[in-house]
Amino acid sequence: MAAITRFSKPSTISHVRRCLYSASAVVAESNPHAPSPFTNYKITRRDPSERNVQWVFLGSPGVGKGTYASRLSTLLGVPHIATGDLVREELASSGSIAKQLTEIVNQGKLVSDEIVISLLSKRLKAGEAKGESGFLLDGFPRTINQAEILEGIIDIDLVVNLRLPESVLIEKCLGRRICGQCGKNFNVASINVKGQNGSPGISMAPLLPPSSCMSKLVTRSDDTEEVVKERLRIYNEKSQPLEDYYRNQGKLMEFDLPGGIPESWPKLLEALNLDEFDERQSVAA
Ligand SMILES: Nc1ncnc2c1ncn2[C@@H]1O[C@H](COP(=O)(O)OP(=O)(O)O)[C@@H](O)[C@H]1O
Repeated sequence: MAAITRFSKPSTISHVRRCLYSASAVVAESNPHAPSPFTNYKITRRDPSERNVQWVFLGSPGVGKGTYASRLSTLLGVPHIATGDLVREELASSGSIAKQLTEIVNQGKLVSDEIVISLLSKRLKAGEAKGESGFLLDGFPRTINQAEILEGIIDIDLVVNLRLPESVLIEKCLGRRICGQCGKNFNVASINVKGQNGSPGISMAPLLPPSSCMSKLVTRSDDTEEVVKERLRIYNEKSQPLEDYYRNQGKLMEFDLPGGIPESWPKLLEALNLDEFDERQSVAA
């Protein structure tokens, strides 16, 4: 059985319903000597009842943070903000830092806090201008330093830590494909890992694209075996300490994925106390 900690703190259905958005971020006066872009990005902390959810997704590369955060973002009506996507958008641009970033990302290393925070603050400001409410953060924070900077400017209600065995993570990363045209993510890996030392086995069917995307599939340049292993090493070194950081704050919800999306999604909703919310949304649709 998957180990699920049922979360009963702020993420209840009533909390989600109560979450009314009020734009909270304002850009402070420009200061050319500011050490970090967030220093200029002042946010008024709002009571959770006056805004939408502000959650963080933690988990190793390939665990499925993007998949589950994206589904929850549709369900809850909050933006899914993935710093990996922001970095890749920057790579695809002709901006001055693109070349420097390509090298770092293709080695599986972390981009500097300054760059990633600048990209995130730009994204948050653009969302604010559009009247966005709350967020699901995926891929940020990735270090204790980033977590401390984030804590200095905004409240995080809940941190969802998704977990899978390392052998599954590597297979999943190597099977990842993106449609070069529509940008959707797929996975061609068929995973069947036997249970060991009392831990359950895991099976995941491939997530295949429709025929219209089939000939346009591309693999991320950082999804080679060597780079994936380096990203996992860096995750264990730099990002795993975040688990204790948020556990000590009573915000961490651990979730061992029991399998692919069909098995994991209902259980994740249950752990988040969102299962009834999902049913009501489906009936209303
Ligand atoms: N918070 C962050 N801090 C530093 N680098 C980041 C951050 N988020 C993303 N990146 C960079 O973007 C790359 C891709 O990120 P992401 O798509 O989240 O990949 P994954 O979770 O599969 O490793 C990372 O390997 C890293 O170079």
